[in-house]
Amino acid sequence: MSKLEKELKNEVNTEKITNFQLSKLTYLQAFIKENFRLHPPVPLLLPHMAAETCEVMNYSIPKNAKIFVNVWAMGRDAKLWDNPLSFNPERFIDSKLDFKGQDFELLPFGSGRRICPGLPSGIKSVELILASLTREFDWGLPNGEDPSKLDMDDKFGIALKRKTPLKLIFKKKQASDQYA
Ligand code: HEM
Repeated sequence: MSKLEKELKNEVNTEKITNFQLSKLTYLQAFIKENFRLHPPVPLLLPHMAAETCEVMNYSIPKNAKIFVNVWAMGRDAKLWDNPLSFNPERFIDSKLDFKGQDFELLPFGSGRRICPGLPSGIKSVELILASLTREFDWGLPNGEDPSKLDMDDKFGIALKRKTPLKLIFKKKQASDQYA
């Protein structure tokens, strides 16, 4: 059984998942952070503009220059992350690193005055959808495909997509498989 399923079975003992229960799901939260790191939904944020001429890491940024922040590349930077290309939610367990705009290595919602105002509702939706689908269904791939062989490349745009669309087969779980 996956770690996500195990955590849900231990922490959620009611039919509907509550906000309080979601806040206790540390592995689910780490899992979502790891997805945001490797596949940020808005890979270049929205265009920003330098209000003043300034220096950043020895680069001179002229006033009014249009700035794109490549959070996709930052999430894969070996100077910032151990084994950056490996999917490892454990890196966020026992770590204070969050995506609320204060930790510049992880900015899926941006930062500062133009940070995404939908962050609180957006993140709760992602948590609830992932928790509900994991708890209620067994996920499978067509024709017994090996999950480790899936093409995980991204397709770029304002919003990031999978290069190869994901086909999943959901099978409803027995109630006895959902509760500890
Ligand atoms: C997982 C869900 C979401 C992600 C990853 C996300 C990500 C982002 C990012 C990266 C930006 C640009 C920030 C920047 O350039 O610094 C942004 C801006 C924005 N987002 Fe979201 N967003 C999400 C959900 C939502 C939701 C649910 C809403 C509204 C209900 C929303 C409304 C907005 C608006 C209005 C802006 C423009 C803010 C501005 O330019 O001042 N977002 N979002």
